[in-house]
Amino acid sequence: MADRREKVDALIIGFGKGGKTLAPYLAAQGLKVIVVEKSPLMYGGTCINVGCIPTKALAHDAHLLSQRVGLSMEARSEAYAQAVRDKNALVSLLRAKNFDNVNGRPGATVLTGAASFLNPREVRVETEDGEWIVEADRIFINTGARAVLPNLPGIEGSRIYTSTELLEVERLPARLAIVGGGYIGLEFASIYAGFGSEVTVIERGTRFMPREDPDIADEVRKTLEKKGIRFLLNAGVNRIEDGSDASILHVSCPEGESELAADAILIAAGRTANTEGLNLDAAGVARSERGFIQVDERLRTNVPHIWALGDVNGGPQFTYISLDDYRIVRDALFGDGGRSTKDRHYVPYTVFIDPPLSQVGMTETEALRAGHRVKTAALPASASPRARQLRQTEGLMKAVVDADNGRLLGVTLFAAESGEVVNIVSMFMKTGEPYATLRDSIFTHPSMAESLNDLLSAIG
Ligand SMILES: Cc1cc2nc3c(=O)[nH]c(=O)nc-3n(C[C@H](O)[C@H](O)[C@H](O)COP(=O)(O)OP(=O)(O)OC[C@H]3O[C@@H](n4cnc5c(N)ncnc54)[C@H](O)[C@@H]3O)c2cc1C
Ligand SMILES: NC(=O)c1ccc[n+]([C@@H]2O[C@H](COP(=O)([O-])OP(=O)(O)OC[C@H]3O[C@@H](n4cnc5c(N)ncnc54)[C@H](O)[C@@H]3O)[C@@H](O)[C@H]2O)c1
Repeated sequence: MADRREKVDALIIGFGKGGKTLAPYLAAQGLKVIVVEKSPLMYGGTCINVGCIPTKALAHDAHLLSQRVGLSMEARSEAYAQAVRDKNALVSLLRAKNFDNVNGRPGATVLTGAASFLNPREVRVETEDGEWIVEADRIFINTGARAVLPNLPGIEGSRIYTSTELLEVERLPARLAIVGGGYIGLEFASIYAGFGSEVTVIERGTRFMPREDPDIADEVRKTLEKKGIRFLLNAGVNRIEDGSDASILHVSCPEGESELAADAILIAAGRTANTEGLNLDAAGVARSERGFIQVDERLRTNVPHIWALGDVNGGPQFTYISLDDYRIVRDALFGDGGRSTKDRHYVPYTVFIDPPLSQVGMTETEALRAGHRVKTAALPASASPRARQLRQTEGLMKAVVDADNGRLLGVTLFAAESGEVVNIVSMFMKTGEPYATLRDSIFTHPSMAESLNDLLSAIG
């Protein structure tokens, strides 16, 4: 027998970006809403607690520290510990605000406990105070994703961390090995090298940053290597041994077998859907072969009153995509239902290494593959007065234009403040205007945005 039963209009499972934005909106429409979050340390979801915000806070501090020369390892370790404490304070503040932003709304309640389906309309929630059964007219699954741990001997060792776990460690590892050279692997490599760790990235792929054009990938690799980061490509970890002073990774790569000693090992080998424990079979909700919840372009599952938002639905794993999932659902429920995942054009991304790498549209390789005749231009970041003033002269910017109609096909910015500038380019590309309009736009000075004038002038 459940300790408590509740009937609501909308049940949101998981406190992700889409769900936490949807909850107050639904409540404002007069609906009774419950948001279920399994951990009190995760109010607000991955992004603010263990994802974007804490990593970018550390990246900022690492960048400032990397500009100071001659610091001892002791001073660097102390600066790192302080940065972790500052990050924790920021996260606590945001977590409390996120909780209040839902629970403080009339009509919306946060329930803390793990949710699992009993049937398509009812969900059981195990809370500290007992079991709840929540019956809902509409259910929105927003449970996010978690790190994949490769199945290799020694993976349960004492110095092995996921990104979430490493973010809690206040002691700077002198030697950090990172398994996986994707977003998380590269961002953590940049952060920890900035604080002073000796970092090695072990990536099984044969190419460094395979999605980027070779000239950009080479520039990123050269820049990160200059910061002391070592990359082993086409490499695999066969096993990990837990020694008394360090862990030993047994690595094979084309150069042969080698042993690598590390004080911490970050596993950053991709993230998979959090569906375990949801008992989706009881609701009849279908999953893809990769284990993500299957949805249509309006994010409805095969069960008409159940939707899935955010990482759990197998879309791109970005906070701003989860937020856009919310817009699609809002539009389906209260608008004309026109908005869908097919409307996503020129979605930018930023990898927050130092300097950040941002991209929107097509790379040159993609444009050629798609059959475009292209004109390209590249400009070193050092050409920008703002980059010089920021003392961030590393990097390369590149634009790809359609030679036949003058449209901008894509821009890659490996440069300071590119996480901001790329959004201007994305907005511009949506207008469909010829590249010359952006080339001749008036931008403030000194700014990184004005580099777009020079970059595009190099096209002609
Ligand atoms: C280290 C790291 C850095 C990142 N950096 C960036 C970045 O800079 N920019 C960016 O855009 N994206 C970044 N991301 C990705 C981004 O964090 C995610 O794409 C985003 O948070 C997706 O959120 P979501 O809406 O899918 O759900 P989440 O925010 O993941 O929330 C899901 C919630 O559901 C809860 N939950 C799970 N199962 C249950 C259950 N059975 N019952 C109840 N609750 C449950 C979880 O505890 C969690 O709080 C990063 C991710 C990581 C890991
Ligand atoms: N700045 C951002 O927007 C940001 C930052 C961090 C994370 N994220 C999101 O989180 C997601 C997950 O990040 P991630 O870095 O874990 O995944 P990822 O898919 O970006 O990269 C995983 C990498 O690990 C490699 N790999 C897998 N198994 C391996 C093994 N056994 N040995 C060696 N290499 C192995 C893969 O080849 C791949 O390059 C990203 O896809 C991204 O969407 C976004």
